[in-house]
Amino acid sequence: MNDIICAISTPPGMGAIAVIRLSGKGSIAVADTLFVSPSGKRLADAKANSVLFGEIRFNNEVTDEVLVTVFHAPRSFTGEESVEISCHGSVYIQQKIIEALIARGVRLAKPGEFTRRAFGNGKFDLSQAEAVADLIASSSQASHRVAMNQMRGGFASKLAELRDKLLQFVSLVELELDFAEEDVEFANRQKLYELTEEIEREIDKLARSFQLGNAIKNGIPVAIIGETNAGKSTLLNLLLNEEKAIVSDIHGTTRDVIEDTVNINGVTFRFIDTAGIRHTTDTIETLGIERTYQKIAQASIVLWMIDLTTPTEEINTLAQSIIPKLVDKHVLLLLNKSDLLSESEREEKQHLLPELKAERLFISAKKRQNTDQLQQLLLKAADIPQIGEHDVVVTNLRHYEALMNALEAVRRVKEGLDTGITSDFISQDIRECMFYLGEITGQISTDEILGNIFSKFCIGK
Ligand SMILES: Nc1nc2c(c(=O)[nH]1)N(C=O)[C@@H](CNc1ccc(C(=O)N[C@@H](CCC(=O)O)C(=O)O)cc1)CN2
Ligand SMILES: Nc1nc2c(ncn2[C@@H]2O[C@H](COP(=O)(O)OP(=O)(O)OP(=O)(O)O)[C@@H](O)[C@H]2O)c(=O)[nH]1
Ligand SMILES: [K+]
Ligand SMILES: [Mg+2]
Repeated sequence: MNDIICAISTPPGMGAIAVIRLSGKGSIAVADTLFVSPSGKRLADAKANSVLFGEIRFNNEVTDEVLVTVFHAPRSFTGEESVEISCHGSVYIQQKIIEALIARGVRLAKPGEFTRRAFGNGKFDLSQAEAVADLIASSSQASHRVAMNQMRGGFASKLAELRDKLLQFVSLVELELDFAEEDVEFANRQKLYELTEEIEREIDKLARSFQLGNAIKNGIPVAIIGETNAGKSTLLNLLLNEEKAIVSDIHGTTRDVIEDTVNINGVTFRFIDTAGIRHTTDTIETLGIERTYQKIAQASIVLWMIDLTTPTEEINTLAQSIIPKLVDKHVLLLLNKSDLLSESEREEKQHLLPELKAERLFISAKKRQNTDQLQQLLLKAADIPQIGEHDVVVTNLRHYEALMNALEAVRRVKEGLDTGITSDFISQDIRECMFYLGEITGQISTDEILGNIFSKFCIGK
């Protein structure tokens, strides 16, 4: 049986009110030993989900005046008997109450332990528990909406639906196995094939949504690249509104990747400043430039910066090593330091790199010129679709990996039906597909996986 755990669920040392949570059988009796109500009410007699006003007394001292909420199993967040004490936000008061609870044999909760218990008691599935953490971390409307939908079971019910279909499917196939001698076919192969295709389409759609989900959760990756001294770090600082990267007139100042996110009109971008590309014999700088190429590969948008004072031939030479890396990327060519050019010089540079299909914008990162236009172009390039309340968008790498495994398994089922392999192999592949979907919901889980997931939660959650 679970012991009683406690934690301060509100941020340390902040706010007027703090909430201390207790969960586990016996929580109410423990809290009652500290609680004195002016009208003599006891927590033990309180109705389920009710709030009582009173004092906390410990070591012959009135520690605080509080509100106490009483939950009876299974009608609580964790599904266990629980108590919440809302006290004043003083660090001293919170410490004293925790101390009093520990003196009565309650122990401190580990990170995410309340949520883990709720999961263990079937309050929600694993994908919903993970959504709680995403919800807490959400910083834009899109990430909030995706997490909220997942927490309320959008993804969970989609997966349950798929699992039901697979279960139906596998039962038919396994029924054939029982009658193997008679060589019967309960499952119409054509129908099975259509069902497999439908399941494959649905899993594939979920897996594909991960690119969007990842962009929503972690920001759309935007790599800022170009020759040394093009002004990449100056631009990064401008976009982030913070002196995050070192700027200097020394070529090769940035050697490692520097990145951070910023919200522009409700869309989260992850800007990635990189080491300037040039020929160098410096080992560390060379490693940095290798990373630049990796970041280009991971980005969906590339801001290619050019220093307009660099001779055109030099730009053309550099372009030969950059252009091949930009396939499938949304590229914006930023013609920087335009403050140093006259109108006619700009006219001349307008058509740099004619072979590159990219939007171009004259800017001055240093003088902050044309940055509004740059933001507009970024928003256009981001092209985040409107997410409806019921759209399922996968945001979690663990879920994505499980979906990819499920996809592989369902494709083997399809192949098997195509080539007419025996039912036992087909059933094995269907079961495998179900296994991977079950990993997402937590029907299939190990202590290690659960520990890993819940340890990333805050204490008190
Ligand atoms: N003070 C406080 N605020 C909080 C939480 C909490 O645990 N405590 N939450 C924690 O995340 C969130 C609210 N989520 C909750 C979800 C379910 C139950 C609960 O007691 N459910 C019962 C009873 C429902 C009912 O009355 O019908 C149940 O599901 O059986 C409580 C909080 C956000 N705010
Ligand atoms: N006149 C002018 N100078 C600029 C502009 N943008 C950047 N600079 C200057 O150019 C120099 C290089 O800027 P950085 O931002 O360090 O360039 P970088 O591309 O990050 O350089 P590396 O990290 O070395 O690759 C600095 O002296 C900046 O002040 C601009 O728009 N106009
Ligand atoms: K520099
Ligand atoms: Mg730099």
